[in-house]
Amino acid sequence: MSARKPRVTVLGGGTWGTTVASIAARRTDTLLWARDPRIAEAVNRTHQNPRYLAGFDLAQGLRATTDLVGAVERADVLIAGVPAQYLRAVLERSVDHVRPFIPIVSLVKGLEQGSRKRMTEVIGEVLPGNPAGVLSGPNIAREVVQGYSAAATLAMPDHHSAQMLQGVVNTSRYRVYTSEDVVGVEIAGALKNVFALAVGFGDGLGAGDNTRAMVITRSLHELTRLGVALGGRAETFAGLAGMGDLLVTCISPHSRNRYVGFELGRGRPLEEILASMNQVAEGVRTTAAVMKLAAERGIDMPIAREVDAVLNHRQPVEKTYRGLLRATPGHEVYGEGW
Ligand SMILES: NC(=O)c1ccc[n+]([C@@H]2O[C@H](COP(=O)([O-])OP(=O)(O)OC[C@H]3O[C@@H](n4cnc5c(N)ncnc54)[C@H](O)[C@@H]3O)[C@@H](O)[C@H]2O)c1
Ligand SMILES: O=P(O)(O)OC[C@H](O)CO
Repeated sequence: MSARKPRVTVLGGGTWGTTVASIAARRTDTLLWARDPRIAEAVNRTHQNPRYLAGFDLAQGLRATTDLVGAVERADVLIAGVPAQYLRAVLERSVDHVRPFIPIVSLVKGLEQGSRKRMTEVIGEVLPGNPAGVLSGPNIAREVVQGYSAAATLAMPDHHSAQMLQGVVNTSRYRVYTSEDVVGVEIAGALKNVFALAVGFGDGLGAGDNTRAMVITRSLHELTRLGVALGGRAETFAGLAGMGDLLVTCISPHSRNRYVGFELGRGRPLEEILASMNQVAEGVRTTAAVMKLAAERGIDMPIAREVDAVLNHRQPVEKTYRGLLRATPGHEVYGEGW
């Protein structure tokens, strides 16, 4: 790569893609690709994204486009902020135009339904010559875009590209740590959404703070066991992308995944909740993939199983905790189950 600062293209003009693009635009030449021309036009003219981040000012230097080919052709670094179920299709449209060897960073916290693949695996299949990594952590977009302090982990297969990319997204208020544990950071980000749904169930049903703490803590146990079985490092799950993100997603009133769980707990049908939202809650479609991965690895995931039962098998939410409470607890650290 030349001595000039890398040109960044962010794919996905939703809440988080826009936020990360705004951060990068303060450091280097950054272009946001949005599907919706109204978003691209608003970013260029008003420096705001009225659909996803209404009222929040973005970096003045950020530019946006709907031209996918032009956006990827110019990029020294691609950052992917398109939800998990759509990323493959967007990359396939870009495949002949992405420059060889440039790094690709996923912001996505979900698994592809059907294939059960992580997003760096999807990137590796579509663009096998490009190193792929992930940026993930406790990052509620509306707080980051307002400049509240936050941190995340940037995992790349090699330390050199992690350090180069750190220079693109790290600021005094958005602290980006580096890691080589791509699998661990990515799995942590996808799984925490499933457990935020479980915490939302309890909150919607009127459970107490002790219950919430119990579910979060046992969720971390479950998340770590599957993550390690899939090749992640145990210490990653105790860090920002693991415990940190699980915590914020399970307690923040701004979390979409917790919101879906909460509304289910209050008795609203899933279809109605999803139809009323204009944003993605990745856990809804990731849960079935998680259950299949767990079954393949022989990992018991009782909390995730209850979420799957409610989302995909029409189990009434109020039965969730009753089902869990029937099980006798085993050893806290080495035990398999709930
Ligand atoms: N919002 C946050 O606070 C936050 C923080 C960290 C990570 N993330 C992750 O970032 C990813 C993107 O989430 P978001 O919050 O920016 O999304 P969002 O819900 O704000 O916006 C939806 C996005 O999906 C795109 N989209 C919808 N249908 C599409 C299709 N058919 N093809 C292509 N694109 C389509 C929209 O254009 C838009 O960019 C998710 O994996 C999410 O978990 C979000
Ligand atoms: O709003 P959610 O539930 O998608 O969570 C947003 C971020 O992933 C929190 O780190």
